[in-house]
Amino acid sequence: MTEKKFYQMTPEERRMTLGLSPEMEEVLASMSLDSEVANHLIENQISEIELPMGLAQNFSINGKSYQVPMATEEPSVIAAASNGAKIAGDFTAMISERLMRGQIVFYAVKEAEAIERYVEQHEAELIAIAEAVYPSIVKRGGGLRAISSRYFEEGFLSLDFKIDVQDAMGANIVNSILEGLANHLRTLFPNEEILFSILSNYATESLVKATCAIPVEKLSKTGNGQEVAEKIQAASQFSKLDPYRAATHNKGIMNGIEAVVLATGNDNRAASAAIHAYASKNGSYQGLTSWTLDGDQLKGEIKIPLAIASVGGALKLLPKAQAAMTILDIKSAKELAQVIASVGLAQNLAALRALVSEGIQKGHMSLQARTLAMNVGAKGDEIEQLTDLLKAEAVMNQAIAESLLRNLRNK
Ligand SMILES: CC(C)(COP(=O)([O-])OP(=O)([O-])OC[C@H]1O[C@@H](n2cnc3c(N)ncnc32)[C@H](O)[C@@H]1OP(=O)([O-])[O-])[C@@H](O)C(=O)NCCC(=O)NCCSC(=O)C[C@@](C)(O)CC(=O)[O-]
Ligand SMILES: NC(=O)C1=CN([C@@H]2O[C@H](COP(=O)(O)OP(=O)(O)OC[C@H]3O[C@@H](n4cnc5c(N)ncnc54)[C@H](OP(=O)(O)O)[C@@H]3O)[C@@H](O)[C@H]2O)C=CC1
Repeated sequence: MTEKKFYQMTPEERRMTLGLSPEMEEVLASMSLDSEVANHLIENQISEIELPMGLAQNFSINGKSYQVPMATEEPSVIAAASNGAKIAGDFTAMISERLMRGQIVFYAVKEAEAIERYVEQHEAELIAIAEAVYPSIVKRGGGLRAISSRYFEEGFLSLDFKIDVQDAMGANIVNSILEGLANHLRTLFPNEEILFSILSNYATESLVKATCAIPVEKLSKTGNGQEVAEKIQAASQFSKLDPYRAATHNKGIMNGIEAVVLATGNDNRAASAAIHAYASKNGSYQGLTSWTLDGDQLKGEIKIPLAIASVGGALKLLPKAQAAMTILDIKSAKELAQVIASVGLAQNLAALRALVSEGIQKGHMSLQARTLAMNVGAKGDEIEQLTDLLKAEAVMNQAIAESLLRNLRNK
């Protein structure tokens, strides 16, 4: 009998090949996700990875209140989002269009103009082919909306198809439609080579904007709100000038965005790729938010591509993602995108406010102290006791935490 390949084994058989201790095998075997689902959702599955999910508070967006599920391993992120939302007040969020773009790319193209002319003159025929390939999205009110082309002098021609995918993220819908269209184009242009047909994650037809306007006095507990506002404005300006700062500025924004994307079972690689590409739209990598002082108000804005889904993909298979959507009380992909953009703006506000006033370590490290306490082995009541002791120290590190824990246990 031939030996089973790794991917032909059961998860248990796979774990047994790893030479792990029985305790470690047990750690991997312990699963919350249904084992059938987990084994079929990905390949070579051996376990699952857990992330805590918390709820950011104080969010009001377009007049509606939300508790926002966030999955993250980083302390202070959810507190900061809640803090930013509390300071910001009501966010205004809007989406003007929501289409996914797919590309059919020809290479070493010989008759670019003929292909472009054909596409221009036969749009209705191509739309009918797209409808026949994926009729259900048409029934749901979606489908192929527009076609354009971009020629690259290096010999590439990209035909760009803009498709309304309704509440789905749309990758599979778009890719199926593209492959149907590509087959048709191959028969019409047998001397041309199609390099690939695939959606673009640079979702510039799915932009979402969130804004807020904050009375400056809300930015400080010590009466220097005007100064804090001026510094937040300067920090936003600097994030457009220096990519070293822009990456950190945007990491702070992604603290919030990725946490909601993960909690709701969405494709976080797709969201991140789009957002970071958009951060480079002006030719250099820049901060994604803008803060401007306007009289006695600090005005904030974020505009990002978010091809986010409220249906499809793995959403239905992940019970916790379903629970997150229920808590959010959201039915449409557009509403979810508006919430996610607002979280990004709130997260950035909290981080910048802390950075330009008391510094990030005060708030962040006081919450990080709990992680450090657990890392050095504190258990039960010791966790809170050691956290309090660590917060009172001028410097917090592993050696200090270990020594404080020893003292606590020897009392
Ligand atoms: C940490 C805080 C919120 C403390 O802030 P504070 O001023 O000490 O807190 P507060 O007691 O005045 O509380 C204000 C609100 O924050 C929330 N809050 C406050 N504490 C908690 C808690 N324990 N659990 C849950 N929520 C909490 C809560 O909503 C509370 O309102 P309340 O409900 O009391 O009316 C503040 O210092 C802050 O916002 N800091 C920013 C921290 C941050 O951005 N962390 C992300 C990690 S750092 C990073 O990765 C990115 C970065 C910073 O590099 C990005 C960049 O450089 O731009
Ligand atoms: N580059 C990338 O980002 C790529 C990503 N992917 C992956 O593709 C998946 C997303 O593709 P996607 O096409 O969204 O997912 P699906 O293939 O799951 O398609 C969406 C499904 O949702 C159903 N649906 C129910 N209600 C609605 C509604 N209101 N609007 C739209 N659809 C509805 C559709 O039903 P019906 O069939 O009846 O229309 C369809 O079955 C993700 O898992 C992603 O990770 C895959 C390839 C590349």
